[in-house]
Amino acid sequence: TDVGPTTGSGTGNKGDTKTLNIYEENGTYYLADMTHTGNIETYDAKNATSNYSIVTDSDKYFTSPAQRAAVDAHYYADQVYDYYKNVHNRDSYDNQGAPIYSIVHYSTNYNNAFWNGESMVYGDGDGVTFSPLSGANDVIAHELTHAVTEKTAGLVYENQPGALNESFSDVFGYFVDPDFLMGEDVYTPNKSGDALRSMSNPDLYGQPSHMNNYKYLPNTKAGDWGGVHTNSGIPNKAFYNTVTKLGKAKSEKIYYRALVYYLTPNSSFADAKASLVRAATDLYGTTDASTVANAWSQVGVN
Ligand SMILES: O=C(O)[C@H](CCc1ccccc1)CC1(C(=O)N[C@@H](Cc2c[nH]c3ccccc23)C(=O)O)CCCC1
Ligand SMILES: [Zn+2]
Repeated sequence: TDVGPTTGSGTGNKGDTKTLNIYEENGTYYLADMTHTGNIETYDAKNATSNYSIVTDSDKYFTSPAQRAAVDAHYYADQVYDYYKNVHNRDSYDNQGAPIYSIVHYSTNYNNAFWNGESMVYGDGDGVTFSPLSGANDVIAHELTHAVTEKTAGLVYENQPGALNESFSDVFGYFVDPDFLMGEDVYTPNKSGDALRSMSNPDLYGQPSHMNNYKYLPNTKAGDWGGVHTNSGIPNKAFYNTVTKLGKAKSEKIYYRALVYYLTPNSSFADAKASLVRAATDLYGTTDASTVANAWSQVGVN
């Protein structure tokens, strides 16, 4: 038996088969993609909330039920790494090839996922509100984009900058999974057609889509830090207005440029409009820039 990267496969949360970049060493196979910088390694919390162990198998087929969440987390982390590298020439979230860690089976029946500053962490859901959250590539893109935002604009996770932080994660979730729903693949597994959020119609899931309905919530944990997951509906709708006019290829360049070069930790919605208009002008000129400006005026950001 040799040592090094190899190709394996596994069964995902939906029972599908996915090809995986894995690593073998003396008859043990690891969910570790060491084929490029930004090594991708996937761990199992075994329903605890600390002490994770890397997912291994005695052969290159990760097909046990307990491995399904890890298979999707590993596969989609690779997909999102490839997106940032191939489309934006960004080598991992720090653009310096930082390793990408994922942890599955976090806690028990945990209906959420999060970026903890160095890893993406996924709950299994309770089977009613969510199925295992690694089962949706827009969720993986959302979480990894929090890491990109942290390393670039650094948008503070509260009030308007926090809602922008949230929106940029949903926006790059769209670029990886181009539909205007967020989390639809893992949300309410027993009900079809719904989602956690809608970017085309934020109001459908209780989010405002205009400044007139901006929700002033307390900047506390209970207030979701000023409603960052609520008020993101407004910039999300502005994104919908933009991408339906300019298309995906131009929009992803404009949004990436604004995030990396123009947005700053305390950027407001008005600052985001200005940043995106400036990025659009840099890249495509004043006509497209005015399309971006109008997209934000339509949601009440003047
Ligand atoms: O990354 C984020 O913004 C969310 C991270 C939430 C979190 C933050 C800190 C510690 C623990 C959890 C996770 C996601 C999210 O939007 N969560 C929302 C909605 C939500 C999911 N599960 C929930 C359970 C209860 C209430 C709300 C929720 C939230 O936490 O508000 C993003 C994509 C899917 C889940
Ligand atoms: Zn988020």
